[in-house]
Amino acid sequence: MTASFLAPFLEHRRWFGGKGRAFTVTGTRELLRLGSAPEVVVLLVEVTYDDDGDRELYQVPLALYDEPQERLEHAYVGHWPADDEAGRPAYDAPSDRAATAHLLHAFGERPGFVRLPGHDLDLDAPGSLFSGEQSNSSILFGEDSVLKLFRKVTPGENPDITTHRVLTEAGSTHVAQLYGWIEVEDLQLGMLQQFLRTASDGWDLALASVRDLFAEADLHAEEVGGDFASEAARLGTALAEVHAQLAESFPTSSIAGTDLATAMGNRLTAALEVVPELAEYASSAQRVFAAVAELREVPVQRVHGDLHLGQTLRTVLGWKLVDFEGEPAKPLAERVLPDSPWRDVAGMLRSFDYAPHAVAESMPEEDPDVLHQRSVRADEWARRNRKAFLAAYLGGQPLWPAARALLTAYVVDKAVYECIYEARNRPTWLPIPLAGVARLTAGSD
Ligand SMILES: Nc1ncnc2c1ncn2[C@@H]1O[C@H](COP(=O)(O)OP(=O)(O)O)[C@@H](O)[C@H]1O
Ligand SMILES: O=P(O)(O)O[C@H]1O[C@H](CO)[C@@H](O[C@H]2O[C@H](CO)[C@@H](O)[C@H](O)[C@H]2O)[C@H](O)[C@H]1O
Repeated sequence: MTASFLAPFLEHRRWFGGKGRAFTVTGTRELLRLGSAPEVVVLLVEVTYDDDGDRELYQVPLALYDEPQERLEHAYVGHWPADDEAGRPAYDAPSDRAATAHLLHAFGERPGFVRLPGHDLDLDAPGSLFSGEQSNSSILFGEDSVLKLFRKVTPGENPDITTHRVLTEAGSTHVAQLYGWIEVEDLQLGMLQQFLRTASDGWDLALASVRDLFAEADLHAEEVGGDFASEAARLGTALAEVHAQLAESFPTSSIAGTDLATAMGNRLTAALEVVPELAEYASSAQRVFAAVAELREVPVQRVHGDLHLGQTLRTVLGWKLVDFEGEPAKPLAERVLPDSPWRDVAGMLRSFDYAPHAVAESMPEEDPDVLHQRSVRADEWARRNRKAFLAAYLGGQPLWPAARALLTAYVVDKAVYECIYEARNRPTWLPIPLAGVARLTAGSD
């Protein structure tokens, strides 16, 4: 059964991965029905792209009412079932508190709503949808728990759930504790975890620190009150601890340096199609990757996969890492593969480069002296925080040559990925990673 309202609904969602591509809704299937007034129906929607025939599955939970609901007008999706005269008004379930209550209650009773021991879940906490740009839909229940409903779903293991589970069971203090998950057939649809009540977003904290520095034209990064270096260092320590735990709990192996270098080279070639401006730096980037090809074996393990400041939360009890789903654009089969921990380190180093340049981008300025001063301070902030983060990650050890070659290559690889990401999502920010690629390939970073 397909429904004509689903395609327009999907294409306007932040979490829909096919924005800008022509697609057809080629199937819908009901996965779950829960509760009454409203009845929650969880649909699995299959999308097929017109250009290459690729298919994706999306989770669309609907709240069905007998009568139209004025209070939910903003969340109206269509009538369901669509080809039935008895179709009922259907609303986006995560946006409806009455519908999210059914989802939470299901954790008390329903097979497929799995709970881990150790937390006395508040089943009556009121739900509210997290605002903001997200790849999935997260519902906060009181001050107790957060339910993340995965929007794009793939059969098999969801690494966000498995990684959180392993770290929770190992007693890690660097993640929100996993309380449970939802699975239907071979699909993992949602993850229930601890709400980090005192959390501040790492990206927002970094931007505040940069603004502080820019406001003090004559002071250096270490002289302003909002200096971030000690937080950057704490983040480095937290990541090292998470990596150590993941290496202990998941299988480790190694890959040949030549294979890794080839993969990075191929990603660069593909990126040139999307961002032709990269061509100027391509041969220098290939030289950076060639150094990795010299390494016989590169140790790999479970990692975060898409780490940046926006995936870190500072709580009163220290830093937490969130969202272990890996790069959203990659197929799931690739995202669960072991990778080098240097990928995560590189993601953070790039983020320390982004923060000052994103602030500068948001402060239009024509005076060349002010611009110059800002650019010097931006580089200084980025260098200082990268250094503090890396030193803490290494726990005082110097960076050995193989690690340096790998880290440099991963940083370039990440900046190339970011060029594609910005070209597709935020073209005015493309200069940020592009300038990063220029500096990195010139060896001046
Ligand atoms: N356990 C939590 N407690 C409080 N806030 C959280 C928690 N997990 C995530 N967040 C906030 O929600 C945002 C989105 O979470 P994330 O896991 O990155 O979702 P998505 O996969 O939709 O991008 C994060 O940037 C963070 O600010
Ligand atoms: O958080 P997501 O998993 O959706 O990751 C994607 O979006 C990120 C932006 O929201 C993007 O990150 C890039 O921009 C950040 C600032 O907004 C910056 O801190 C990161 O260093 C930079 O990579 C991420 O790459 C993308 O996968």
